Amino acid sequence: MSTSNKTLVIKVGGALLQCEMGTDRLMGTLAKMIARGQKIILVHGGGCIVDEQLTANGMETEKLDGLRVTPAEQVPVIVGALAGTANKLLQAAAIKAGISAIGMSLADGDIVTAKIKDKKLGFVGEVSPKSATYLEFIFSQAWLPIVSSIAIDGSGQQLNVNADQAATVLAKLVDGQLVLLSDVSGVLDGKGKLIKSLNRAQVAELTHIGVIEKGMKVKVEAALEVAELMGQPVQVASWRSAEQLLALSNGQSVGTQIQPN
Ligand SMILES: Nc1ncnc2c1ncn2[C@@H]1O[C@H](COP(=O)(O)OP(=O)(O)O)[C@@H](O)[C@H]1O
Ligand SMILES: CC(=O)N[C@@H](CCC(=O)OP(=O)(O)O)C(=O)O
Repeated sequence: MSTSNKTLVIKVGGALLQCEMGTDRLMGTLAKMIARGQKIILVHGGGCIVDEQLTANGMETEKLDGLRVTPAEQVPVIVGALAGTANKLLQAAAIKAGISAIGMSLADGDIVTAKIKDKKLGFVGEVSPKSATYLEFIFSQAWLPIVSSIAIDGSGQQLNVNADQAATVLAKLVDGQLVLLSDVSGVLDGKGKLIKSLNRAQVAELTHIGVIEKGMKVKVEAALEVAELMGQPVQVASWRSAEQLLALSNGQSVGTQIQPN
């Protein structure tokens, strides 16, 4: 099992949290990688848990281009679902796998600055990298930071950040290698077949014809941004596949490679 000097920033989508086998398998893989000295930041979503908890509270949800419109009255439910339920579910699985895990959010340790993204989305945040000091301390202890995508702006307002976008910002902060793990094996073509490699022009074409849409559109755009900024491919792969996790832990390419050019 190889160890990269670069910090691996691994983002997992919310569907993982509803699959105990998937969570256990992922944490088992991460435990081995950490034991080898690999620095990892685990960023998580939890869109499906948010959906469940909004419904349980009699609230409707609306998405614009894959982003959840977040009115003031939904903020406590969304913060509870992501920074509470989802974060602690993953932290519990990490501890069960023998990992010393720090459950945290984007609001901890000055890691990012946050602002409202676009008024029409309500309390949705846009974050920028600020300080890696807190994360470096966590790595110095060989701990695993597990980060929910809740941020707080300078006025103390809690903000809901898309978790793929949160992961891109943390990858930029630590100059890390970004891997976006979802419930699909990667970006699929119109016939459901895995596309091994994509650049911006190909993404634009597939988005134009509606093959890449919704959550995958946000994900691929986030991946393109990091790939182009850092001049290295970003992987979009599956947490469901044991083979992909093994390949990932061996430093191999998995899923779809989003290319810098
Ligand atoms: N071309 C595509 N290839 C794969 N998935 C796609 C594609 N277009 C849309 N999707 C949808 O995007 C979903 C992944 O995005 P999202 O639900 O945001 O995942 P996550 O919660 O894991 O971040 C897939 O489950 C699928 O429904
Ligand atoms: C603004 C926005 O859309 N926030 C997302 C945050 C969670 C997320 O991104 O979860 P997945 O990775 O599981 O999709 C949401 O409220 O669903």
